[in-house]
Amino acid sequence: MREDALKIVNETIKYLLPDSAVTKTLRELNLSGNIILVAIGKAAWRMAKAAKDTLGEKITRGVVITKYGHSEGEIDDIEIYEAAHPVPDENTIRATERALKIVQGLSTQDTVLFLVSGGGSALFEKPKGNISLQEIQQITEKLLKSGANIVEINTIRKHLSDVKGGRFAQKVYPARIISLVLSDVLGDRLDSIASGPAYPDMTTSEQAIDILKKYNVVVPDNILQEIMDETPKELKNVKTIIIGSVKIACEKASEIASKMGYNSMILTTSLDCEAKEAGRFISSIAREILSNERPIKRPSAVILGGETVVHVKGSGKGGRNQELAFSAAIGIEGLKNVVICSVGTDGTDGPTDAAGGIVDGETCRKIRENGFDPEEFLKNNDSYNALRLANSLVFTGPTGTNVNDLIVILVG
Ligand SMILES: Nc1ncnc2c1ncn2[C@@H]1O[C@H](COP(=O)(O)OP(=O)(O)O)[C@@H](O)[C@H]1O
Ligand SMILES: O=C(O)[C@@H](CO)OP(=O)(O)O
Ligand SMILES: [Mg+2]
Repeated sequence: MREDALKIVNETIKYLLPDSAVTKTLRELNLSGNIILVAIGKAAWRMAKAAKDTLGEKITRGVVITKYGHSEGEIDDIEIYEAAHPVPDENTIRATERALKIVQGLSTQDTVLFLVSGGGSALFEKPKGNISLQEIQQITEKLLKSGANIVEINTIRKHLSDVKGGRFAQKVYPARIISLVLSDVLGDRLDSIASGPAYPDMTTSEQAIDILKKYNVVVPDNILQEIMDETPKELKNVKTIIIGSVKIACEKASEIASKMGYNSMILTTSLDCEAKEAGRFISSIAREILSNERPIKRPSAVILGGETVVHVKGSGKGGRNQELAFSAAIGIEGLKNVVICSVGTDGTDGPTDAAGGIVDGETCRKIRENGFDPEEFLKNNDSYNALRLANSLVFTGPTGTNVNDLIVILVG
């Protein structure tokens, strides 16, 4: 069953690679005139390559800004940059300056093709006013570890930035912007995906101040002033199309599981609680199927999608998916015929090289055999090392797509 779970996950990720989605959409749009490409996010390189292959000479120039290790070579007429994620660095600033340069002085005859995927917030940044990159880095670090969800984190990011929250679209005006978006924010909140550089911001300065207070993030007055300068709430020159999402991922995973002979169901596509609590809850679903054949008869495949959060308190290594899978392993210890797999569809879960974890009733036994107590690893947010001990890490490498996290529960 481990192989089945990995097959479902890998085939779903393959289906979600942005190349085909970008090509299909561009063919339908049938764009004409002078097109300038800007692509940001973890999937930016693949999306840009697919766009250039489809539109050819129509794209006269472009910039790709993706995460270190996520570009795959040259693309004609397109400048490729790599920068840091999830916290921006100097390369983010330099690459963004180049992107802003190539969209200067455009007319109504020009189109900016904006390819957006998750990770874009860290990769596309120009600090607002007199805010420094170091200040942006410090605030982002604190928020990422605070347990704040991505909508909250991006509410702050938008109010500290000169390109987020619709401000990029304002700089491009009067040219039009067509955004193709790979959604990695639950509920497909377009003003949150990559902090919505070309989308009207639905969040407010007041909400940003409240979030800083909620997570005890103290900022100096100069930054508070910048935050009070409200982001644009409407934009005249943008058209936005979602070309991939966690909902599409879960539907595909369920279809693949059914074809493999499992009774398959989607439980949710908006899982967003603390990762370790989600893991406990998911282990209870597996136990319920094993003992009472519900909510679905065996052989069962239960699919969940979403993006949990981790309130990192320990000094260990891990990611949302690894922590969720490991917490589930504790809840299914000793059970037979159960496999639970949780991966980040972008292929990198947390600041690690793993995409997630795959566990069964033996996982914890293997950790105990090595003389360790699984609970200690969980307390220290050290799921990476716990799962490594039990040979239960999933590695995919950067996948080129990014539509949140996918969880598969198989009960044979
Ligand atoms: N030791 C850890 N254990 C579990 N989660 C962690 C750990 N360290 C960081 N994280 C979580 O990893 C998240 C960043 O992971 P990443 O996969 O880069 O996010 P995304 O895929 O959304 O860009 C942070 O928000 C943080 O909550
Ligand atoms: O860039 C971002 O703002 C978020 C959401 O799109 O992506 P990630 O969580 O992968 O950093
Ligand atoms: Mg990730």
